[in-house]
Amino acid sequence: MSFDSHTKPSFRNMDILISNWSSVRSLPESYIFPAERRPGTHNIPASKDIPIIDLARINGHGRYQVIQQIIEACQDFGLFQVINHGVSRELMDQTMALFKQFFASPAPFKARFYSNDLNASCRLYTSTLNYENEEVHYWRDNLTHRCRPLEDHINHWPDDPPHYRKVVAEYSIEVGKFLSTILELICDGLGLESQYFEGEISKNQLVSVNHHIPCPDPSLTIGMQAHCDPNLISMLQQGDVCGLQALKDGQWIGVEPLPNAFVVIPGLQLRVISNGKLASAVHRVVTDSKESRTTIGSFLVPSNNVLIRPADCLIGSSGMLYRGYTYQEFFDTFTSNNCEAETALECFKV
Ligand SMILES: O=C(O)CCC(=O)C(=O)O
Ligand SMILES: [Fe+2]
Repeated sequence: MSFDSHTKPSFRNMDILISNWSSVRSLPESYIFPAERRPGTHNIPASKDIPIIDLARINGHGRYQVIQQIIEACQDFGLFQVINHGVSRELMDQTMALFKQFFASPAPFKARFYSNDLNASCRLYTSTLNYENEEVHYWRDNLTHRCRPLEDHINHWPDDPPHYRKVVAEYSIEVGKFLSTILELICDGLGLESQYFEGEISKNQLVSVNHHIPCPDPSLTIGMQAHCDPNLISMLQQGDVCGLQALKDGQWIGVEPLPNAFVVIPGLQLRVISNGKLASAVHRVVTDSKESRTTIGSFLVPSNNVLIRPADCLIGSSGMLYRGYTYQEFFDTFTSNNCEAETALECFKV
């Protein structure tokens, strides 16, 4: 895969974005996966087992219990939901409405943001960054904003409606604080020195919006392939349409879209730092035949030169499960392995 050529399709080519399609009666051939890569049973009911953790309890006697719940959820599921996370419902709804409006806006406006440059402050693309070379396309558009430092990026984000930048900036700050709180609790729970996750290791933040239009046949295609997130930690505002599934004991389980909750998914870097103690759920997105689905992911990502390795206090008698590497080294391995994070991580196993 190559990210060297930063193609800028002309307005004419903007019909590669599924959000620019007005009506789709049958699934185009280029979205039909071979049988072995189809989702199988795609409409799986939401699992009631995925832990829902109430963050309102962290300022007092409940803190220890919350930490235990988070660590157990990371071990058992590699993902969990959080309620009372501190981000207001109003800000969540306002941000979601702006992103839906963005994907519904005219193709020439969206074309301004089309890019497959990983360093772009704002990039809009469809399927994967490898659209031109992939055999089958995924049923999704994505708009990713770089968020830190805000002043370097914000002026490149969409500016229509005029309050877009202000609202998305506030959202990114609030969810950034939320992710830092979760990292602090994980830090305590693992017994790492305080501030372990501060600074370069969580320096970059992305707000990544996925949009899927209704799909004529969800059994033949997929919104996002099964993957682990390559970063330090991820969270998701799911909206109100089902689609996210996580792999648990070899079975896909549905992650319920709860209106007030955030889904938290430890990234693979947390698996490495915890020396395999914390899991990072394999997850995928199936499509819906009736409704559009828009979700807001937020990721904390290490800076390129930071050294990632199992924390000394977690190495124990079985030794280091992974060798140390710079995040840049991991990310290069990730992109050259077709963006399969778990395959990339194999290269760093001891
Ligand atoms: O949109 C979703 O439900 C999941 C998104 C996701 O897994 C990702 O962006 O890495
Ligand atoms: Fe993901």
